[in-house]
Amino acid sequence: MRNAQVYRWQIPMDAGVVLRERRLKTRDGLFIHLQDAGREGWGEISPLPGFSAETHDEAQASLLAWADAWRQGGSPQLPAQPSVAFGISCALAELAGSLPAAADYRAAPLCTGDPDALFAQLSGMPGEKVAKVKVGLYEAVRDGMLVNLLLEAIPDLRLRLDANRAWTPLRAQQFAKYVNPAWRDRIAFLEEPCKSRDDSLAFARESGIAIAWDESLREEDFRFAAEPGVSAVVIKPTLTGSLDKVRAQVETAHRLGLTAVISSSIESSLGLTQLARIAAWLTPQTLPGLDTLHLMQTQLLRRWPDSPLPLAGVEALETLR
Ligand SMILES: O=C(O)CCC(=O)C1=CC=C[C@@H](O)[C@@H]1C(=O)O
Ligand SMILES: [Mg+2]
Repeated sequence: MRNAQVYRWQIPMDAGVVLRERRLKTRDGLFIHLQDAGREGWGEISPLPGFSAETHDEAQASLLAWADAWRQGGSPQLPAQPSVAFGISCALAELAGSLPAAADYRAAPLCTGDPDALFAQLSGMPGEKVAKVKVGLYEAVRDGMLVNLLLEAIPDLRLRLDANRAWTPLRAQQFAKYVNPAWRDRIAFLEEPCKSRDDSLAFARESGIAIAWDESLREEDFRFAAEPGVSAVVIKPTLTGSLDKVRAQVETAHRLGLTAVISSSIESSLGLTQLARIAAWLTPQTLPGLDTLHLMQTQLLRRWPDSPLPLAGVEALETLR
């Protein structure tokens, strides 16, 4: 007997989480729980406002329709919306036992600008020291100085930076000017420096700082390609689609010699632990970008090892059907 249960949930966020210039007070999402022949699988569907094209309500409508069809014994096609396709495909993979259980719970810590705090976080980290810093929110000069300070203070640190397309070519140049040339190769990559891909490519060529694509992956005319100055692609499965599509993108990136970084779309601990499993499975050589749980006030259903946040169970979810 098949059963498919859909749940809705809402998690309060830390006070200061700002996404695309709007404050994210709560994270809203859905879970699907599939049961069949004594096996089960969970999946998370949580479109990210400002990043996902589909809304929560649109995702919910197609998830419920898919669940109805599946419950009746069919193999309905995955819905087209990326968040829905991803969540359902994770639940199906758990059910089929095809999503390996081993996980990579290391995550490149997100640094807020305090080198002492980062130093403390990194000193407990086994293996390579990699951290991620958001740039582009303040003056480019301030960003440049912070990056210099971190690289100077922690000699074996490598940084991932993310400008979310905030810079004009001039601002990007100002930033680069402040980063000590001897340390530029310790910037593993800078995600999306400028508004256009051409400006970002020109920045990489001129500054010698490697860049990575993130937002670009969602553009209609984007193609995976090996280009001078591009070292990585950031793959956010909730914004990408089914597990098959995520796997195909990782394989394409690897074939082109690019690093593929599995990254969070601010999922709950359930989705985040699945991303840690996907990263261990598909990108075992690369530290995933999953340090976002601390932005939330609680975990749901599955615990992220060592997180001090309280864990809420099924009773905290709203049952839809
Ligand atoms: O990639 C990571 O290391 C963590 C996730 C992360 O940085 C992001 C998640 C979701 C939205 C963005 O603000 C941001 C990003 O742009 O990559
Ligand atoms: Mg990014």
